[in-house]
Amino acid sequence: MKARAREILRVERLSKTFGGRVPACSAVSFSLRQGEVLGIVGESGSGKSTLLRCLAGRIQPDEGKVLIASDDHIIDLWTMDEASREQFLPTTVSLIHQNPRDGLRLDISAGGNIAEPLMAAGGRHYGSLRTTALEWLQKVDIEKRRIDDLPEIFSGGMQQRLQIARGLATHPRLVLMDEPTGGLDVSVQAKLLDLLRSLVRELGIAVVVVTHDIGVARLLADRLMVMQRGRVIEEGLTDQVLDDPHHAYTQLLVSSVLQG
Ligand SMILES: Nc1ncnc2c1ncn2[C@@H]1O[C@H](COP(=O)(O)OP(=O)(O)OP(=O)(O)O)[C@@H](O)[C@H]1O
Repeated sequence: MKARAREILRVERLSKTFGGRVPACSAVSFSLRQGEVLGIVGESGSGKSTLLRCLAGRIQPDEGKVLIASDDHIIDLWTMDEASREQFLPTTVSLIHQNPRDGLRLDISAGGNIAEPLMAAGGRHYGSLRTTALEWLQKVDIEKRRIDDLPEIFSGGMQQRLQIARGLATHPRLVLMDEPTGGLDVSVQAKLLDLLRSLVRELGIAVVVVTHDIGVARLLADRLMVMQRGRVIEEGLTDQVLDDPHHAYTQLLVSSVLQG
């Protein structure tokens, strides 16, 4: 019998309220195993980005736990001291932004963008950093001769592929994607989705992907979590949730795509 993959992330009753108003996230719990992709869908303002930022170490939740697997033990992200968290996160968790300009250094070359996180993780040898950068450019379908170009002159799709290379080159255990194909042309989106699917399969990483787009969720996610007003209202295997939605909001979400 095949052993179950290792649990990489466990979120327990995570809550966050900004400025004492309605909670952005309320008692959200879920877990994620190696090689698994969890899609999070929900209307604008339902708390998807807030949740992702709490997992990425960018926003401190008011309550709840974010437990992430380290080499041989489990890290409780928000009880560790800040210096340890700053050291732990770059090699373990990667956040891919909707706007590649938020995830890239526009003032250094494409190769430098890939080499920088590798150096932060301890890489020193110039030749091997450049070789790894070239390998990653090839993986994300950017011509190798562009290695010394600034990302500023790349197209939006190329910038997004470079951000993905920068985010994955250190082999993080957990990759968090916030609308990774948003803002791109439909044909560019389709190619990017193919690339993401093959990288996720090849690297066996655990992924949380936030999206407005049910099509993206269907293509990428093994499991789906639907959020409304900061709460998880439905979750399950992606096909099950989309083919037989139980909650009225999920039914609306699915039927609006069918009508669109
Ligand atoms: N830094 C902040 N300060 C105050 N309120 C915030 C902040 N960030 C998010 N919020 C509020 O938290 C709630 C959830 O926002 P969030 O951005 O997480 O939703 P979302 O589902 O990602 O929305 P979208 O799909 O539009 O990005 C919203 O009411 C939002 O106004």
